[in-house]
Amino acid sequence: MKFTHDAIVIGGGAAGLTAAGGCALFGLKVALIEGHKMGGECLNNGCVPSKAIITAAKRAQEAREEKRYGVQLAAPKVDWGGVHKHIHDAIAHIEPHDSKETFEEMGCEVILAYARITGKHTVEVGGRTLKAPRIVIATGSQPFVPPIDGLDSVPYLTNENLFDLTEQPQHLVIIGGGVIGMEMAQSFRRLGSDVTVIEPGEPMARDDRESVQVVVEVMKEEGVRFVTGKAERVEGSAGKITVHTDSGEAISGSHLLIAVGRKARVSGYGLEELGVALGKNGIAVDARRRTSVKSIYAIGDCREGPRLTHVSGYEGSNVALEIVTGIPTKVDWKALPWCTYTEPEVAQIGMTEQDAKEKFGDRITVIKEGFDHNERAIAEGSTKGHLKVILKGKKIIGASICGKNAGELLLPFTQSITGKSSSFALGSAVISYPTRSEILKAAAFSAWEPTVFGSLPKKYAAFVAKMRRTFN
Ligand SMILES: Cc1cc2nc3c(=O)[nH]c(=O)nc-3n(C[C@H](O)[C@H](O)[C@H](O)COP(=O)(O)OP(=O)(O)OC[C@H]3O[C@@H](n4cnc5c(N)ncnc54)[C@H](O)[C@@H]3O)c2cc1C
Ligand SMILES: NC(=O)c1ccc[n+]([C@@H]2O[C@H](COP(=O)([O-])OP(=O)(O)OC[C@H]3O[C@@H](n4cnc5c(N)ncnc54)[C@H](O)[C@@H]3O)[C@@H](O)[C@H]2O)c1
Repeated sequence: MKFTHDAIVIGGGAAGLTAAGGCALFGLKVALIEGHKMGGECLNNGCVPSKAIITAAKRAQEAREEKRYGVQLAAPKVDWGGVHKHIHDAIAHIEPHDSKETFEEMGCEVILAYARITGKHTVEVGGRTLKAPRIVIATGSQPFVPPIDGLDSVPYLTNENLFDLTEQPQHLVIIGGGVIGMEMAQSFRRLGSDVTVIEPGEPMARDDRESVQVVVEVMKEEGVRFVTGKAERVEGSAGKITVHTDSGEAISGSHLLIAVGRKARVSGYGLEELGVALGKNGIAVDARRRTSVKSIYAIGDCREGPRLTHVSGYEGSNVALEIVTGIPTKVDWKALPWCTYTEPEVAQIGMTEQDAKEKFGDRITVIKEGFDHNERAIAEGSTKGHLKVILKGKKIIGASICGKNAGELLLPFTQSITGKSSSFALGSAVISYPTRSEILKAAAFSAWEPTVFGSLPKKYAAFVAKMRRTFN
């Protein structure tokens, strides 16, 4: 087969950008295909706008505590147009990092069109047929819209249109008390909307229960209403929408946000026709992120597994390394960090106490320290929360942190759980996104960049690429 490229990457979000950029920096001929917006979910409808609104909400909340530390602030006045502008300025500021031009400079051929996989090595895009020994699918996910009676006849928001609101909701009803539900509930409440969260189970079910309890209490004190129940039926029209739950409650609000999880993007671009195996919610993959068709990888939100920006980046670099070197790389979730950016933040790495108890029973020890004994926290008057370290023997297997900037405290645990602390390990560590701690990784990676992408590795990559083109 005559190949046009060494690798074809479909999707220009965190996963696809990392995979394509990685391969191109080693000198491979790469096609990077994006059908909608470069940067994908994180930049355009996810992490960036959500963290921007969280910041505006924090500012409002600070001003609400008008007399603090002996300093008086005026009560907050929220200008929704200004909040909207702040969100979109943040997106615009970061956009160039993910742009077509940036990835062309790295050496990718960037094609802005929808792709279709038509064979084990073949992709059709914009009237062209591309062929490569390896294809990487990084097509992401979209909001899951549940089959709730009446939902198709009322206007509703998801993360895809939430950040375009040009008017502040008077009362935002949120279906789903997961990560999006909780971050957005606190933000909109702090900015002045009434907010009700409808959740049938535990909010933020994947996280440490004690940490979540602290946040729920804070949010209740701030005026967020929590309703336990499953949304079953919806009625109304723009401005007055009522949600009926299986617990018999009827909650009316001006706006409705659906935040009940994600649906992997797996249809409409050739997977079914090629017979790529699917799991319950995403493309089925092995630890190397190979699909059932071994020349095709699937990484990030489109496959089964955790859905986070730093996970997409980690899988993107793993797959790039495997394609470039020919050496298998496997994902390892032992030290997977994540953080929910409520205030206080809820950060996690490795196993939670619940998970560890389920797996190891009473062989684990949990050490808990409260921020009420931490002198920096006391001086700042911000002592809510705690650190829990989960040990098996003397080995740390997890940590849960609830408190101010908790997400920034995870990095030392990455090092203790993996047992790796060299400059190279720091440069390739999986760090929760978005945190300031990422700057440490960036600096360590910069130190290694000239070596990793130096002439010798490039010669080796060219040799492996030639072998693949010849023997695939
Ligand atoms: C509101 C919200 C807040 C979030 N906050 C955080 C956070 O704080 N931290 C965190 O770690 N994660 C967060 N996430 C999750 C994070 O955004 C995702 O895990 C991440 O963006 C997934 O990246 P991806 O590259 O796998 O997919 P995507 O970013 O979805 O990229 C996939 C791309 O593929 C393109 N595509 C699809 N099909 C085709 C095709 N056939 N041809 C060409 N292109 C195609 C799409 O247009 C898209 O641009 C958040 C998510 C949401 C919704
Ligand atoms: N800080 C971060 O890292 C961050 C922030 C936002 C989103 N994300 C990612 O985005 C993804 C999606 O987040 P999400 O909050 O949509 O999903 P989620 O899986 O975190 O939570 C969904 C919630 O909806 C509830 N639910 C389901 N059906 C319901 C119904 N009919 N009525 C009421 N509640 C119902 C579930 O019980 C669950 O608690 C997550 O995978 C997360 O990783 C990450």
